[in-house]
Amino acid sequence: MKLQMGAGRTYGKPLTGVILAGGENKRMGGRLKALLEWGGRTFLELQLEQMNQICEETFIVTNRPELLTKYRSDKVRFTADVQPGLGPLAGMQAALRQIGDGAAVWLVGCDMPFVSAGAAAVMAALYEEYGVDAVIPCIDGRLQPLHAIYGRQCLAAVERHLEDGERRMMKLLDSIRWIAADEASFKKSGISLDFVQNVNTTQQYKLLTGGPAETRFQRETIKVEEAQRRIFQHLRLQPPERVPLEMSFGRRLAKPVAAAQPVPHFRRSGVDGYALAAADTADTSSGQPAALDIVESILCGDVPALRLKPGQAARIMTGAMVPEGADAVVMLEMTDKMNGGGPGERVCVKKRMTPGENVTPIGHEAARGEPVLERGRLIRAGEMAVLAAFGHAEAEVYKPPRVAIFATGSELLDLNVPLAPGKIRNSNSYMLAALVCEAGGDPIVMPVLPDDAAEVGRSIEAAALRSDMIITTGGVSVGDKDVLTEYFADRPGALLFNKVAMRPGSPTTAGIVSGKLLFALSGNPGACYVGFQLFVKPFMRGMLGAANVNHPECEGLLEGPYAKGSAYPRYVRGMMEMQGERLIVKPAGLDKSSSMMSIKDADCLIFIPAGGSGAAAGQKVRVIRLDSPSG
Ligand SMILES: Nc1nc2c(c(=O)[nH]1)N[C@H]1C(S)=C(S)[C@@H](COP(=O)(O)OP(=O)(O)OC[C@H]3O[C@@H](n4cnc5c(N)ncnc54)[C@H](O)[C@@H]3O)O[C@H]1N2
Ligand code: MOO
Ligand SMILES: [Mg+2]
Repeated sequence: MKLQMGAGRTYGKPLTGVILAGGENKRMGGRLKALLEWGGRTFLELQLEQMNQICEETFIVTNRPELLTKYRSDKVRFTADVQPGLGPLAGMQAALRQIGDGAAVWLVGCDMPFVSAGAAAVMAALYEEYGVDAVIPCIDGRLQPLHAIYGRQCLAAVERHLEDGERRMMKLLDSIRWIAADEASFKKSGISLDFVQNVNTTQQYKLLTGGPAETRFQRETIKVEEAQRRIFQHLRLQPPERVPLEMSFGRRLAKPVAAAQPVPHFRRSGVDGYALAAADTADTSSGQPAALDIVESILCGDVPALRLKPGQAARIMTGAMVPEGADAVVMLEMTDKMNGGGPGERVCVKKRMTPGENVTPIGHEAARGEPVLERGRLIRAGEMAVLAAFGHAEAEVYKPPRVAIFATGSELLDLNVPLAPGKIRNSNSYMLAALVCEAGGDPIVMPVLPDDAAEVGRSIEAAALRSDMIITTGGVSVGDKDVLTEYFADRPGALLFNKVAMRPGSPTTAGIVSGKLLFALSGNPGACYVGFQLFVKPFMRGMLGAANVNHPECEGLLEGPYAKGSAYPRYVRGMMEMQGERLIVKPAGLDKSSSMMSIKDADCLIFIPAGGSGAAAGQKVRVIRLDSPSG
């Protein structure tokens, strides 16, 4: 069976990774292919980095585990061919025997340095959607069974083939139900097709490593929405924690909250007055008051002792429980006993009452069990009141992501150092720290990194182990000391994107470092700010469970012309002002990528579509609001 299908949903179950690292490597002069290097790292390292992104566990199938011990970890295990020397099918047999019924593997050959977690995720989604035994990529008209998804149910066929002496992977496809994932299904998800590239011969290896290509200039420009989609593929929710309610302001709920009791949970008086039966006032007017016997006085917090009989009333305070037999409360001002009338006395009521008047019925605001706060909701004043009303002394909220912030650049001075020619002070780190706080994270401002790619690499990799996310600024363009560009040039598999169709911030870069998202924002302060708002902020909202990760948007009218055209859409730091019914927007100040002063005045980003002439005065524009109470 063979279908050409597009990508569907993402795979709901964890995959097991399998790297076939056996084989004799005759054509590589006996070198272990898994240990060949690309960009300073072994193929195995590059592969495990991808596998760790989507696999709970990865098996390396090898008969020489002693050569690979340094790759062993709690997520990486070894297994050996049952019968060595029978090729990939035997390796597959060994791996499938390790996993449980219903599970599936992402199986790759060890000679593919660019295996892709993104491609595997696309295939895993198809695997689940179509309920097949396997999903095989078909690239350039060739099936690639050694970068494919296989279900455990393939084991029987694999074993039958091996018993019959059949070692060809392609032959296996005759006995299982599979579909092909075509080029379009990967392209649609922005996945480069080089994941199937493999190295069989010394010649091919030389070609692969022969001279560093000038990748810094060869960038794939993607749309803002596509960049957001790529980073969101790596979204993981923060773990929950419990905090005292009074400490929960600004946090996001990790659990929905339902009404523990109806609100109100007893019939409540809305005024200070007398509870009575409306029927007793049927003929009443100011000239003809009704005289009722006062039987008790009910204060807030009291439970009425008596059920009112016809002709009776009870003095009652705002918020107190309305007694049985009463269906209305008349305000003190409508009676002759404004200054007190207690049991044994009579009250004259001067108003004709209607049933229900000034009585709040049970459940008027919320019924018992009614959902009142959704998961991911930002806790502010109203939410605090609700949580308190339902007896939540503690709130279950998501832990704030720890965000390591690195400024890069040898021109950057510490804040307490005198300014020197050519040098500047590092303002981005502090701006980012504030933005991270605003987004509900814990910023960790790290020491400024010099323009040294190796040192930058070491620092961000170490930080990735101790934080939930990393932000760097600077060094993402094409300059000689653009260190983040250098870092990713050596690790193409770790890169999510490095060019976005937007101004400012077109070289905004993102990638995965030790399993954590790295946002490499531009060093230009304006671009750094916009990059944060468009990518980091929504991602952080997602980590904290927010239902809506995007900034709220509205339409506004440009106050004056915006004369600067651009090949890319422009996100102008702007200010909003209501003039009558109309929302008028204008740039907050100098809007260059390198300008910093206008950031403090911006409460929105004005979207100017790409085009030669910018936008005209009075033109209707998209306004991305940054002033939202939901952070
Ligand atoms: N030949 C080209 N040059 C540039 C291009 C290009 O395509 N071709 N792109 C431009 C664009 S667009 C941008 S945006 C910037 C991106 O620059 P980088 O991210 O590489 O940043 P740096 O080169 O490190 O610094 C740029 C600028 O920002 C100042 N800076 C850096 N860090 C900080 C900080 N922490 N606080 C305050 N200011 C900072 C730095 O001193 C520079 O002035 O590249 C264009 N060039
Ligand atoms: O994309 Mo850059 O931030 O415009 O100058
Ligand atoms: Mg630069």
